[in-house]
Amino acid sequence: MSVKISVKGQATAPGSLAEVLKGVKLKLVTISGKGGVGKSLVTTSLALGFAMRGYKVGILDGDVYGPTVPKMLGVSNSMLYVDEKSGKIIPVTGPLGIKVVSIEFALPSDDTAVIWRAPLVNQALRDFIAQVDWGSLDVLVVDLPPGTGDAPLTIAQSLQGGLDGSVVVTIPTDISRRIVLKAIDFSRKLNIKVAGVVENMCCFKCPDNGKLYYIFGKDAGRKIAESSGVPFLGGIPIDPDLSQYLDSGRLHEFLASENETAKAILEVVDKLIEMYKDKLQQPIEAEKKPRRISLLKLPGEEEGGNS
Ligand SMILES: Nc1ncnc2c1ncn2[C@@H]1O[C@H](COP(=O)(O)OP(=O)(O)OP(=O)(O)O)[C@@H](O)[C@H]1O
Repeated sequence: MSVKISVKGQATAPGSLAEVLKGVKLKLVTISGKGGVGKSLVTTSLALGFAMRGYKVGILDGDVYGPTVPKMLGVSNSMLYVDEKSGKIIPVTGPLGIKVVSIEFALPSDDTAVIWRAPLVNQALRDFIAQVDWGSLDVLVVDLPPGTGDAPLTIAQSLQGGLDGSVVVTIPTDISRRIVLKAIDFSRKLNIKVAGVVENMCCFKCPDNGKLYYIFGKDAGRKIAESSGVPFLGGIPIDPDLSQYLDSGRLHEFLASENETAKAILEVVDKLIEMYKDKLQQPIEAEKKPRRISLLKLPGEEEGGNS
C-alpha cells in the first residue's frame, strides 16, 4: 500500500530528505515516552522562543494522531498549499513568521480522527516530510508522536542523520521516570544526541499568590537527567495562565509577557542556543521566489491518492 499526497490529481514524488532539509541549520526533535506530558507545548514553545530570539524557525507537527501545534499557534483554520511547479508543500506562516506544517491542516475538521493503520501512517509521514519546501531556516523543531513505537520511529528514521538533538519531555512521577529512560534510550539507539530533559508540570503555580507548589516532589527531572548523563534543560510549572493562552492560540503572547513561567520556558531556549551556537552562527539568506499554488489534498481525496 502506498500513499501519495497529491495536487489536483497529480501525485508528486517525494524528494530526498537531505535535499529537503539542506537549508536548515539546526534540527531538533521533541520526544516523550508517553502521551499528554506536554510535548507539543514544549515543541511549540521552543519554536516561538527561537523566533523571539531572532532566528528563522520551522515547526513540523509529526504527531499525526493528536496534532495540537496549530491550535497552540492560533493557525488551526489554515490550509496547506502546494507549489505547482516544484510539487512541494508550502508551510503555513504562523506567529513571528514561523513556518508550520501539520497533518491537521489537511483534515476536514478539528474533530476528524486520523485512523490510519501503521503502514499507511509510516508511508504518509515519509512522503509528507520529504515534500515540504522549508527553504532556509535556522531551526526546525519536530514534534514526534508520543511513545517509542512505530510512528515516532518512522519520523525519526526518516530524518536520521539530519537530526542534531532530541529534547526529552517528562513529568515528575515515578512511572514517567521509567518512560523517560526509554525515550533517552530510543534517541541514543537512533544516534540522535540527547540535548536534554525538560520537566513539564514540575510544580503548580498558584494563581492566587504566584507561589510554586511541588506537588509531585522536587527535582525529579533533574535527577533523571543526571542519572542518565544528559543535561537538564529546566522545569515548566502547571500554570493556569499558560493554559488559557494555549487554549486561545496565543502562546506567543504568553511567552512575550512578564510571566515567570514564560521566563522559565525561555531559559530552556537560551540553553539550547548556547549548546548549538556553532551551528546557529552561520548566516542564512532569506529567499523570495514567485510561485503558483494549489490546495493540498489528503490521501484518498483525489483519484490516484490511495493505491
Ligand atoms: N505546564 C502546563 N501548564 C498548563 N497547561 C499545560 C501545561 N502543559 C501542558 N498543558 C496542557 O495539557 C494538555 C496536553 O499538552 P500537550 O498537547 O502539549 O501534550 P502532549 O504530550 O503533546 O500530548 P500528546 O503527545 O498525547 O498529543 C494541553 O491541553 C496543554 O494545554
